[in-house]
Amino acid sequence: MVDVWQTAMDHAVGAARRAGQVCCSGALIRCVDQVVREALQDDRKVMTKSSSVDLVTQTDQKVEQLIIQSVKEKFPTHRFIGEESVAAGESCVLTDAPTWIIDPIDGTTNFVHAFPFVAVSIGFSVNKQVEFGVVFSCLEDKMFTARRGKGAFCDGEPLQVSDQEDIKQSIIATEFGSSRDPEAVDRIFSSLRNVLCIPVHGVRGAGTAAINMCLVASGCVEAYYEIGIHVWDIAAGSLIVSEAGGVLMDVDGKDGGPLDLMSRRIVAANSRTIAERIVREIDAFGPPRDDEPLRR
Ligand SMILES: Nc1ncnc2c1ncn2[C@@H]1O[C@H](CO)[C@@H](O)[C@H]1OP(=O)(O)O
Ligand SMILES: [Mg+2]
Ligand SMILES: [Mg+2]
Repeated sequence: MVDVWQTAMDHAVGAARRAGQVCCSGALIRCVDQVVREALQDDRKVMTKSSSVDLVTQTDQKVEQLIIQSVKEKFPTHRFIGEESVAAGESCVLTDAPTWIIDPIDGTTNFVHAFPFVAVSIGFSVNKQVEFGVVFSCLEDKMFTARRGKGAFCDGEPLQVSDQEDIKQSIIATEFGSSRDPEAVDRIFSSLRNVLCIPVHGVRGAGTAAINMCLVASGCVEAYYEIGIHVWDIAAGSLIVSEAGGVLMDVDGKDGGPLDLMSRRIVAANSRTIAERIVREIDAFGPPRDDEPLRR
């Protein structure tokens, strides 16, 4: 059967690779520090968004425009939700229309500090369902892809989540978020303390939601959870995790409830057992939704 979205997915892979090359000056594997500094040569102006630690650079904006322009030429009727377009005032509502959900640089703080994990994330949804996801980890030069119903891959090799069912034998990924309000930080620390003291083998964070999810899909960590992420951080990664055999959930009640891309909360895990255990340990606060009109 003809896959109607395959051309769009091929386009996304090309666009993500080109975007990644802009981020990393085309020289991907060399001295990472030097590579990122080269990219920063014409990009020294670091600006802030929702808080003093929520960073954006001209490269974020340039890369998002590059992707959107190239898609518009090929798919003029498609819609977009892009991190930097939303920051500039565009709406952030997921409709049934074919929609490209773009995070031009996931891990801008890493990018600015030359911490070597930076990704371009492109998800594509139709009828509010993610059809394909592409995450290009540009400094590692790894292309993660997933097509709904057809599996998840890294550079063409199939991905499979870890088969570890015991959370006490697991590594869990999470992040500290971009709020430095002491009360908000206390809530994050209290969840982290509960998870760490299960006890688990370790807690890690790559500094990018998209790469954290690819680590779940690759079986390197058993789960990733975070409250406060946005739809562009997780759209592509969520399909990569589920197509690698993982589970996705929100953090409501005992069983988490189904993932809602706009709720700004996610648990992505190798198994339902581990995902539900994390849901039980974390503080289920609800930040303003991505599709809440007055959130900014
Ligand atoms: N100071 C910060 N620390 C970690 N993540 C941050 C952050 N500020 C923004 N984020 C965003 O939150 C996501 C989850 O932690 C990250 O992938 C990152 O996406 P960004 O780089 O695209 O803004
Ligand atoms: Mg992001
Ligand atoms: Mg970003």
